[in-house]
Order: sequence, then structure tokens, then C-alpha cells
Amino acid sequence: MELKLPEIPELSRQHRLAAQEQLDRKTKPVGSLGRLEELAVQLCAIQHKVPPDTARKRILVFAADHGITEEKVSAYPREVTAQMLANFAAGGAAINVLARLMGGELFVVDVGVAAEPVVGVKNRKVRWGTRNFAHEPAMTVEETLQALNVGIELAFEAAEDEVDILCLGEMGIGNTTAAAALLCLLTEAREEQVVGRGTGLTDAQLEHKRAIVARAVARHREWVKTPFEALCAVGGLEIAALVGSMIGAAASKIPVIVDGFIVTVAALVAYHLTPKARDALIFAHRSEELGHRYALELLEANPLLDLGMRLGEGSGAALASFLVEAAGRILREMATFAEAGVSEREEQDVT
Ligand SMILES: Cc1cc2ncn([C@H]3O[C@H](COP(=O)(O)O)[C@@H](O)[C@H]3O)c2cc1C
Ligand SMILES: O=C(O)c1cccnc1
Repeated sequence: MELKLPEIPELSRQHRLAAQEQLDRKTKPVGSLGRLEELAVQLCAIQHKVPPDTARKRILVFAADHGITEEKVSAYPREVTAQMLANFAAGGAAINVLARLMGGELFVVDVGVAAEPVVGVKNRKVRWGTRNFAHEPAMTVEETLQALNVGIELAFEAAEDEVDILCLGEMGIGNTTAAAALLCLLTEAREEQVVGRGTGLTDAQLEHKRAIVARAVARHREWVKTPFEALCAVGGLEIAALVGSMIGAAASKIPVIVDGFIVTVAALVAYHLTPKARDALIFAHRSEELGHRYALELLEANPLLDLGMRLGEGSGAALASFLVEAAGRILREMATFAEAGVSEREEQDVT
């Protein structure tokens, strides 16, 4: 198998300009809806249409396990990943509540959970968890490509189903460690800057997690030459699938709402593999996880929300989807000055 990525179209300058022009004719002071106006314009540029479509929303939660959990880097046991899949299927997780509230479809995709498949979860297992990257590469080239392709396929399936907005999330105990190691390998970041508490480590446990990441990153730096190899070395199956889904969505002109730390690191990998993938991304929120700020800066991202959240599952993306939909609906539904018979701004001479 080879790394073959789909072609990503340019953002549409024509639709961006048309959107801005229409917004300026709506019954409000010019620019008064602030970042909602920027969002509306961005949606039009990504979708190549004015007004944008926002009614059909889908959340993809990619799930997998991590060999690095053998090193005691999470506050919770690895079994929680599979147990949460059952919870997702039963409708009891935070993301189920938010999906119902926003009227979005929730697809949970098992790319590599170390347990039997769960009914109600899409089974696309590449293997039962990654290898422990403290000792060896987490994934082979073949496994990484397979997981990337799962993501690309799910994005293409969303395009076939005429999904308007894609929200991305993840579930995988240990994945803040994988994401932090990936961030270190891709950049010059030091572990104190990007390795955080994840599900809630104590100070001593955090110290231990940092030592594990520092040692593993030093070891893999010896052979890793490309972003793809970094993904193989310390990434995760769900992280690779997230990368693929972003590239597939960008190729299909579907705006993607990026959740917290892990999804943002996946976005950085996608950007390194194909910079145009960045254009389709909308950043939901600033997570409490330590490395998120740094990852966002690298992508020049200014997220919509800052709610002190650090859950994952796509929860921040689901919340931000309300703002994204609001932006689209304003462009679609607001009356213009002419339509409503409202007087426009006056040029007043005050001299
Ligand atoms: C019950 C529970 C539900 C979750 N939902 C998302 N995560 C989040 O926490 C995990 C990453 O943190 P760490 O690297 O510290 O293991 C991921 O599964 C992430 O989605 C959860 C974690 C737990 C415990
Ligand atoms: O920022 C996130 O998405 C996050 C933080 C901690 C644990 N899981 C997810």
C-alpha cells in the first residue's frame, strides 16, 4: 500500500467575496456580527456556495487503544476505551447528549480498540491496539495507511450522504500521551510544554508521563525523517483515522470542526502531509490540556470557545457546531435593508 492522498480544491475566493457582499447588505451595522460573519464567509469559501448548507451535521468519533498504557500514563485503565464504546452505543456518554441536542448523527468508529467489536459501533479495526512506543514503533507503515484510509473513506461516505458539517472526536485511553509525543516529534516542543495531565494525573504521575515521552521521543528521533513516519512511530490508529478524515473532508469541500488536543494534533499531521487540508478546518475550543495552546499556535488557529473543557469525544466540536450553524443561518435567513425597508447608513457631514 502507498500513501495516496486525494486532491484538495482551493478555497473559493469568488464565494468568499459574494458572501461578504451579502452579509454587508443584511439589516445590521456592517461587521456587527463579528466572528460569526467570518465563520459564514469561511463556510462559503470551503463549500463553494452562498449561502452555505449547515442543516446536516455528523459527528465522527474514532476510537482505538494504545500500547503505551502499559507505562501507566493515564489516570484510567485501558479497559475504559471499550467500556465507553458500549456507553456510546447505549446513548449515555456526554457526546450522545450533545449530539441529540444539536440534531447531529453520531458515528462511532472502532479503528483499533483492544476488545471484541461492540454492536452499534462501526467495526473498522486495523489491530487490537497499537504497540508500546516506549519500546518499538506504535504502528507499521501498512497499519498506519490502513487507519488513514478508514478516515478518508468515512469522509467520502459523509460526502455521499450529503453531510454539510463534520465534527471530529476521539476515544482512546492513553491518547494524550500519543498526541503529546507526536507533537514533540513533529516540532521542537519540549515535553514540559506539551505533556499534560490528560484524564487527571497527579503531579508525580505527570512527572512520570513526561519522562516516558522524553525517552521515547529521543529514541524515535533517531530514525523518524517524515511526518508520516512520526505518525507510525508514536501515533495511534484513531489519530491516523482523524488525519485521513480531515484530508477526505477537505477534498470533498466539507467543513470540519476540530475538537480538543488530540484532534488538533491530528490536524497538525494533516497539515504537514498536505497543507491545503488546513483550509477546511474550524477550531472549536481551547482545551485545558497543556499542549493544546501550543498546537493551536502552530496552526494559527483561534478557537471559538474557551470553556475549560478537557473531555474529548468531540464534545467541544459538538458545542461549536451551534455557532457554525448560526453563522450559516444568518447568511441564509436574514433580510437585507432593501427587503425589510430599513434605512441604510448615512454619510453625515459633521464639520
Ligand atoms: C470515562 C472517560 C470518558 C472519556 N471520554 C473521553 N475521554 C478522553 O480521555 C482519554 C485521554 O486521556 P488519557 O491520555 O489521560 O488517557 C481519551 O479517551 C479521551 O477521549 C475519556 C476518558 C475517560 C476516563
Ligand atoms: O483536549 C482534549 O480533547 C482532551 C483532553 C484530555 C483528555 N481527553 C481529551
